[in-house]
Amino acid sequence: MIRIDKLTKKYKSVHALRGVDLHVEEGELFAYLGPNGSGKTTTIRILTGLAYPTTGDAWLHGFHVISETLEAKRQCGLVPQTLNLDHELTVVENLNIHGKLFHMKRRERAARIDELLDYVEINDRRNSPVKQLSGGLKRRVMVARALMHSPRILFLDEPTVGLDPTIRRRIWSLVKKIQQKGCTVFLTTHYIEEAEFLADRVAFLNEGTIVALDTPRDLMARLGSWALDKIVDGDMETAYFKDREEANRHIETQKGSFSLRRVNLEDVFISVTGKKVQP
Ligand SMILES: Nc1ncnc2c1ncn2[C@@H]1O[C@H](COP(=O)(O)OP(=O)(O)OP(=O)(O)O)[C@@H](O)[C@H]1O
Repeated sequence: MIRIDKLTKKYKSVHALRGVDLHVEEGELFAYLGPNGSGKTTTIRILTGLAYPTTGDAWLHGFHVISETLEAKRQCGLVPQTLNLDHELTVVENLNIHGKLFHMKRRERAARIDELLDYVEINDRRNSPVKQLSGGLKRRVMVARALMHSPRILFLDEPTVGLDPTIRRRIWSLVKKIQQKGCTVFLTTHYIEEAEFLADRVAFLNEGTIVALDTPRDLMARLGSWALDKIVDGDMETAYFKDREEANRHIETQKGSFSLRRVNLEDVFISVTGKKVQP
């Protein structure tokens, strides 16, 4: 369970977070979305003990991220945006170091590594140096490393960036599997369909403030069910309709080319942030 209370973060003149309040339930798969620079990574850095807030509080399973930082860190695992494995070391060696940092005993580490390498389906590469692995395999090693100390919350900061669609979908299956084991998952991504597919609830952050929060289905329903895209003076304009009949009545009045489709979460992103999605 994650609780965030009136969190702000200021870097000199930049207000990265302007008062974020959030409650993520135990076992929930929660997506935290927003344009570049909206404050997603800053939030994760504060929650995982890598940065201090300017004001406000946050707790992971009841442990305060500042005053009980060690206990709070034990509650969570982090898969950061950048690949930060030791590339000269093997897969097993990378996981082993993480286990040592969390004071896991040798036998406990060995058993957990075997379990996790099966879990993320990379056991056949266990003794390969990380530098020989593809981007998708490296991500899976990073997920395994983050799960090494059996955290109750997993933070994933853009876990599929730069991966091809097939590999991204394998990571999605893995994330679902992790949630099904009871872990709370807090995910940021620029692939909005990833959040639409995976998340129980989604928060949209814009300029350091949460501007919308709900289930993907209810967020989309606020706009309607159907969307009509049309190019007007070189810009894409989208109109939303509550049902197909209403959209059809509108189409009869239109000239030029347009396309009708189902409303998706990307429409919500654009409508609440006023910005286009930039992967
Ligand atoms: N260490 C830092 N020093 C100064 N400014 C920073 C620092 N880290 C982040 N910022 C600024 O804080 C704001 C929020 O950044 P943050 O990285 O949290 O956004 P983000 O939503 O994760 O962006 P992205 O989607 O591009 O990863 C941005 O304006 C960013 O430039």
